[in-house]
Amino acid sequence: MADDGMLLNFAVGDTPWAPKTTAYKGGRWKDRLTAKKALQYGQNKSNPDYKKENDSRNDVRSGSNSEPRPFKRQKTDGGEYKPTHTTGRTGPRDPNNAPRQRPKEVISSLFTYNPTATTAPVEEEEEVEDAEPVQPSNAPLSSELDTFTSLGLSPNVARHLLEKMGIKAPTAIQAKAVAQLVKDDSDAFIQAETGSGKTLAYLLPIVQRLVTMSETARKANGGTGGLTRDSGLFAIILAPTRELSKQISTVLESLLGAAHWIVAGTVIGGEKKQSEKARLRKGLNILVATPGRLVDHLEHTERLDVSNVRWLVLDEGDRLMELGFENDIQKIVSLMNLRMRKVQQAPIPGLPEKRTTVLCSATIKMDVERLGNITLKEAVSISAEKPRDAEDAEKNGHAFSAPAQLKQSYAVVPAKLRLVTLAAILRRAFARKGSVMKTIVFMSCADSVDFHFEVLTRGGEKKITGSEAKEERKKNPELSELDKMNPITTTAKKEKEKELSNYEKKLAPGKIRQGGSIDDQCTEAIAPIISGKENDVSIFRMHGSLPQNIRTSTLKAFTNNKDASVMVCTDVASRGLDLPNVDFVIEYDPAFSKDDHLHRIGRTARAGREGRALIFLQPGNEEGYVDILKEGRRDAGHGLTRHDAIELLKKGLTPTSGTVSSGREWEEKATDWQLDVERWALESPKHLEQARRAYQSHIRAYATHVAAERGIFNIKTLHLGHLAKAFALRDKPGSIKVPGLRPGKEDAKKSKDSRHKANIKGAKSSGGKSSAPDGDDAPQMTDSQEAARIMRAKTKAMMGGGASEFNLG
Ligand SMILES: Nc1ncnc2c1ncn2[C@@H]1O[C@H](COP(=O)(O)OP(=O)(O)OP(=O)(O)O)[C@@H](O)[C@H]1O
Repeated sequence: MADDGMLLNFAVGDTPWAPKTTAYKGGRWKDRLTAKKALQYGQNKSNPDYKKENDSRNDVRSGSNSEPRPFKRQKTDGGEYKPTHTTGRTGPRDPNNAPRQRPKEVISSLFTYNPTATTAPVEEEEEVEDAEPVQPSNAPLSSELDTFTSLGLSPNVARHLLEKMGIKAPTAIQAKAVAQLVKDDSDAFIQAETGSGKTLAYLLPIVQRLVTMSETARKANGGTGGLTRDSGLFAIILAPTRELSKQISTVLESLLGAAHWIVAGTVIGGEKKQSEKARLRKGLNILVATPGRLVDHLEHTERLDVSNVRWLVLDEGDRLMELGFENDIQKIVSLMNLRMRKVQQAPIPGLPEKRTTVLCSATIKMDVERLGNITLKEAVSISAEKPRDAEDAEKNGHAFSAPAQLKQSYAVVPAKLRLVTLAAILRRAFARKGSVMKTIVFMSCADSVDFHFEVLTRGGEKKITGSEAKEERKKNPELSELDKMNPITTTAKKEKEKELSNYEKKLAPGKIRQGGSIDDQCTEAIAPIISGKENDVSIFRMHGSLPQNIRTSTLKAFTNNKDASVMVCTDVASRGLDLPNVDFVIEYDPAFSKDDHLHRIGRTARAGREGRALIFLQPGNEEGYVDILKEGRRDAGHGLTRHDAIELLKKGLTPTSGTVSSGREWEEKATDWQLDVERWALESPKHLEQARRAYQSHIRAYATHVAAERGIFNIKTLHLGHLAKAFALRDKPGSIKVPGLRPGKEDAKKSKDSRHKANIKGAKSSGGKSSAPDGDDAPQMTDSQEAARIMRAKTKAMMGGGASEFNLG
């Protein structure tokens, strides 16, 4: 068309990208001013200094020395201000060209409009710090009378414990459990605080009973032919996570040094089923398993004979009875009952007639006679703790305690300050080399773990994990060629080896990744923000959505790491894990139930050692959690320390030495770091999506606190805008919506099996009981869509169908 042609032929001057100098006329003065500023922005954009200035002008800071704002802001709910016309990052947009559909940004100050705390600082804080050190409550007994042999263990086993495992005396729970279970076949509840040695409390009597059985069999056979791996499977130990199963298996293996003929093995999800089948075919006497995988083998591995099983241990029994596992446990018990009845063969000498079921946990309720389909007949309660007084127990239900020597504190931190406060706490914790070795930070969901891992390791070197090195090695054709070269001593092979040795070195676990960018598999990296000049701090990430081989190698790398390190993780690491040298636990997101909280903080202060734990609470309702924290303490909360965000920021971000301090640097640093993270998130679509996904999943997870604690963690009282800032987001909460599955979950979705579907059905019908959205072998972790559906349903029910308001879709 003629008109089009004319338009196309308009002269644009010598510099085609120069802004027009048109004077704006007509319209409202505000519009003209806006257009003029937009024009200036366009001209200044090419000036490198402009970005900095512009950012600092737009970044709202606290204090009276804030720069004047460049354009009118519109007041929104809660007293926050938001720009009326921003695009892209922080500058005003050209009203002529800007795309209208882009979401508006909210750039708020960290230090304004934060809600005030309702709890007052604890006055006795100083006194508490100076108080006498508390006697550890989970340490080995010190009386000379408390020996393993006096409890009924054979001298051989007791010697092995001392000489090979460095265990001299039993802990209180071991003393009680061993004495009971070596002589009696009653079912039992073993309840004792975290880190008190419950694993050996049930393993020692089982091993001792098998040793005795073998001696009996040998005597019956005239001095020959004790038990062998072919004699049968006598004990099964179930644990909720693969990591815990592996850990139990490691302790068992080391104990079996005292009785080499007893053979133990594991069947846990995430490993090759064929090699597990082969192991079962060879014959095992003790099996450590996760419930789902055991059901699988019971249904499909003929060689797995459970007719002789006489000890069934449910480690973390209360967790195993929760959402997702109950169906599997029911199946296991029914199949064992059925096969035990069918067996006709002559019993092995010394084999007990009935099966003993043992439930073990720091938080098991010992008055429950029936758990799911498991009936505990005349179960004996074995506890190391003195019963709390009756009135207290009635009022608070079952009150379990944290180890007495654990130093506990809580930090009242407004939503907006959460991220900077976490960074400040970690910075301070690792400021002095050697003061803190290992820290665990618990978060509510895998997305949040991934996001915080990336934020804290921004600009840091990424490391190679063990399994990655293996995988990488497999992919390199030259290395696999090398493996095939035969015989080993050929000169060609030697030359090839030399040539490739540099490549191999680069691949060693813990080495710095080449290329620098984080990919989905990276689980270890240096955290510049919390590292000192001479103190590199590594961060690890861990959650149930990572492939099993990565999980295993990450845990191994964290365990073996001799330097300062932090593991950011979900509850997948909260139960039972015994990680050495963990001296600090941070609950960045409070646990889903008070029992889970005790398990989390129990990753430190184990076996009589010291430890610290800190929980983040938001001002307002969440401060009600302090009463729950007090419940978990023997001193009625006197030793509980309170911190607030400003104090923690000052401590973490004030320069320690060498510089003259104005006393306000911490505020500047906090603001600068926060804004820097926000820009970093905006600059990359990947990071932005990660932040949004983390925010969204965090809110979903928040809605799943147990019913009894929902008054404290009430999703309706969450300030979603403030919370978004803690995820480095400038989006309005209503516009944050990330569709689809998290990256890497598509494959997991395809491979889901019907057993998990059945579990979910069971979970739905079990109703009411909340669960962490990241367990192991549990449906939530293997099928995130289904999990999201369950959570959505729960959230909807809770909020009267208002889920869309919170973008839970
Ligand atoms: N008698 C003992 N003397 C010294 N150390 C011990 C003794 N028994 C166990 N330990 C050590 O105590 C630590 C905690 O043991 P374990 O993991 O069995 O505790 P737990 O009670 O099962 O904890 P959780 O409830 O967290 O699972 C381990 O490192 C273990 O080696």
